[in-house]
Amino acid sequence: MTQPLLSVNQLSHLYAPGKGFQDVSFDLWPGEVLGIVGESGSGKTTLLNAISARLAPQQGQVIYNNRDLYAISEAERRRLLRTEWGVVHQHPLDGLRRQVSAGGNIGERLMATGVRHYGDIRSCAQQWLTDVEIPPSRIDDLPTTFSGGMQQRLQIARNLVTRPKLVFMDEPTGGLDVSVQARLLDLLRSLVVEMNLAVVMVTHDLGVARLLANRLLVMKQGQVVESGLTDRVLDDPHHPYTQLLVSSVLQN
Ligand SMILES: Nc1ncnc2c1ncn2[C@@H]1O[C@H](COP(=O)(O)OP(=O)(O)OP(=O)(O)O)[C@@H](O)[C@H]1O
Repeated sequence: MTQPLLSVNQLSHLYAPGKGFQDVSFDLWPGEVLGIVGESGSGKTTLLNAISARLAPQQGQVIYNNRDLYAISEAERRRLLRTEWGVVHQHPLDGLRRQVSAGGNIGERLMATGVRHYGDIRSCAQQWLTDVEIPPSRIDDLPTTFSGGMQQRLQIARNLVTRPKLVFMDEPTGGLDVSVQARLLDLLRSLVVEMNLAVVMVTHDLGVARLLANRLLVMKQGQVVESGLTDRVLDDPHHPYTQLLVSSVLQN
């Protein structure tokens, strides 16, 4: 492919001066994982929402596969979110349907792509449960009966079953215990590589960024202060704010 999957051009959305994000531009290529890092309140989530069609930005453009995201219809944006894209929320129940079984949560996304055969949907859901290390015997159970780590793995299966090209993740390991986090990170890393997924991931955890992201954007008070390959940014940070972020992790 000779053009980026996603191009973000001079995008801005400010709730108030310094609150939100301003003048952000970057390209994302197929199979690439971009990490957005920065302290709490730096505008990471607002930016993620604007590039994933969930918040119309005040200025700038988001081009996905040659289409201007905010020039296409609302119906078309919703279709993208149900099929070619995935969104993994920090709190898994925000991305799952509580009243629907685990299998139904996975099958529902598959149906959005036109699959209708019940047997196929069920066996695909079973396979995905196995892939994300949930016993397939739990297929008819509600997600509310699962542990936090299982819920997060179910949310990932629900998103990936349609084989999306692009997945947005907001602190995907944020609410989990450290040991559960490590396993989930391993799983995410192997799925990203296996499926050649492009990912935009918000995290304040530089360890998570180091493990998953190829490239980083560092945000401070709504602005990108530094960007580059993950190892370069973390091993040789140029901006004083990035230096501070990196050194505060080392001290912990
Ligand atoms: N709907 C809103 N209305 C007004 N201000 C908002 C709104 N959403 C977020 N903000 C403010 O915008 C700023 C950026 O918030 P945002 O959630 O994007 O930051 P963040 O970097 O993701 O932080 P965190 O890591 O804590 O989630 C914050 O000061 C926040 O209080």
